[in-house]
Amino acid sequence: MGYIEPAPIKDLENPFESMMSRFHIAAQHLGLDDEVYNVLKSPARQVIVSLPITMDDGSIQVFEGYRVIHSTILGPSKGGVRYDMGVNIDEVKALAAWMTWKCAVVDIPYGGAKGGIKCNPRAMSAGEIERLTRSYTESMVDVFGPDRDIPAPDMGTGPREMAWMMDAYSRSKGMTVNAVVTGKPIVLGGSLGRTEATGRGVMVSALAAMEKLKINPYKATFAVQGFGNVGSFAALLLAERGGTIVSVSDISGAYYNEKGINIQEAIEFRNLNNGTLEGFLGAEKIDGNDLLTLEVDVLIPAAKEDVITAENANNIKARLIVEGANGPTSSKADKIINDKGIMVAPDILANAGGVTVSYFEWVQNRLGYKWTAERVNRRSDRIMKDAFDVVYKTSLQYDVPMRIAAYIVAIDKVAKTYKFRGGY
Ligand SMILES: NC(=O)C1=CN([C@@H]2O[C@H](COP(=O)(O)OP(=O)(O)OC[C@H]3O[C@@H](n4cnc5c(N)ncnc54)[C@H](OP(=O)(O)O)[C@@H]3O)[C@@H](O)[C@H]2O)C=CC1
Ligand SMILES: O=C(O)CCC(=O)C(=O)O
Repeated sequence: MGYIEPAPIKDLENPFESMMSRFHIAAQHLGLDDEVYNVLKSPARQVIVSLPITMDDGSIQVFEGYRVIHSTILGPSKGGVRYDMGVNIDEVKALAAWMTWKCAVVDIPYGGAKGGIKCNPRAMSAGEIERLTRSYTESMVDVFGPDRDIPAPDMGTGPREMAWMMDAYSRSKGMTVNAVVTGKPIVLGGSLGRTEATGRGVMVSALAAMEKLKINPYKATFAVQGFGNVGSFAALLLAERGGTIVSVSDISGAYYNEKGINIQEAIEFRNLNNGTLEGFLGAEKIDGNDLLTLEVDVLIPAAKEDVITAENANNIKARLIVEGANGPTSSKADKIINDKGIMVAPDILANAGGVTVSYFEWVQNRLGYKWTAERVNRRSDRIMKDAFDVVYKTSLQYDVPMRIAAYIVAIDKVAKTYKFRGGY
């Protein structure tokens, strides 16, 4: 397949540079002019705040919070908020840009943003996390807004944090503004289907790609890295469609059972076991890194960035990689994977089910109306399948891997919109 060498960037393991490397290749295929190239490579706004929080022991700890708005060309910016010790500005910049491309790939009217706080939520009490979340939201009152920038969950956050964000923002405005945040609990205006939406989109993308590769789901084996929101629902939904999930993992390690892991049991175990798979007896414990190179048909990285690298890519045996996580493959690994003939359903396509249902949640909030789960799932499945087909067709048209095809689809849409809007 046609492969243009990446931009000459020294440290490609930095997620923003990794993103830029793919952007550069797609831009060359599109013949993007310098003006648009320069606009799209630069985040529109970067906000960094210091958040002094009273901890339960009375001490004050200062946390650093970020929100990067990459683009508002297609509409208000959209993207999750991550709580993790690894959060830093380069990571948030990359994640914000990926949101721009992701929303464009699934054709929803949003730009891209991402936020994060460098913290370890596992080591904090619920009260400490609530104070941190409220303080972060208060410091972002002029950034967020239902027509401006709409946060959502990401790693380390979920409906509970979204409820606090919605409440803190609403208090600052003196009225309830539920469309300012998505991924909320259902009683606060959350959408049915949002919790499982990203995993469900991963399942739809996996099945669409397997059809192209003529892999029968009933005979296929899967390994899923990460057993949080995305990984556990992707595993469960694929198992429900006949797949054999031979390995799953979290930070405690990987768990392997060649006959297939009972995913419902694993989820119940995790839920009753303080969120971890440690001690799960339905599988043998193996080294976490070994999951990536197991003899399986489909590999689903659904944990974090840069886990598939130039160092381990050669050892991957799966025929298909479906990226549940954002940026799980370093750009240095792209060529190796491509040369091995492995198909990749890239992050900005495969994990777009979450933002798609977030969009539905925002639409419902603005209409003051509730959709059934059946309507949410039917519409999001259709969007995911249509997006897969467009990216697949583009990959044939340009003779490029699926990842570059997804960037081509996204950048073309954002660039054309920029031109129609008349620049800035
Ligand atoms: N939530 C969403 O709607 C969306 C999320 N994503 C992306 O999906 C990925 C996962 O997000 P999400 O599921 O929400 O996050 P969660 O916090 O719910 O889960 C993350 C999971 O990854 C595990 N994990 C972390 N580090 C490792 C590691 N080194 N090896 C194996 N497992 C690890 C965690 O283990 P432990 O619990 O033990 O720490 C946990 O099981 C992220 O890249 C996120 O940006 C993308 C689109 C939407
Ligand atoms: O649901 C959303 O708005 C964004 C989810 C997200 O952060 C992501 O897709 O990476």
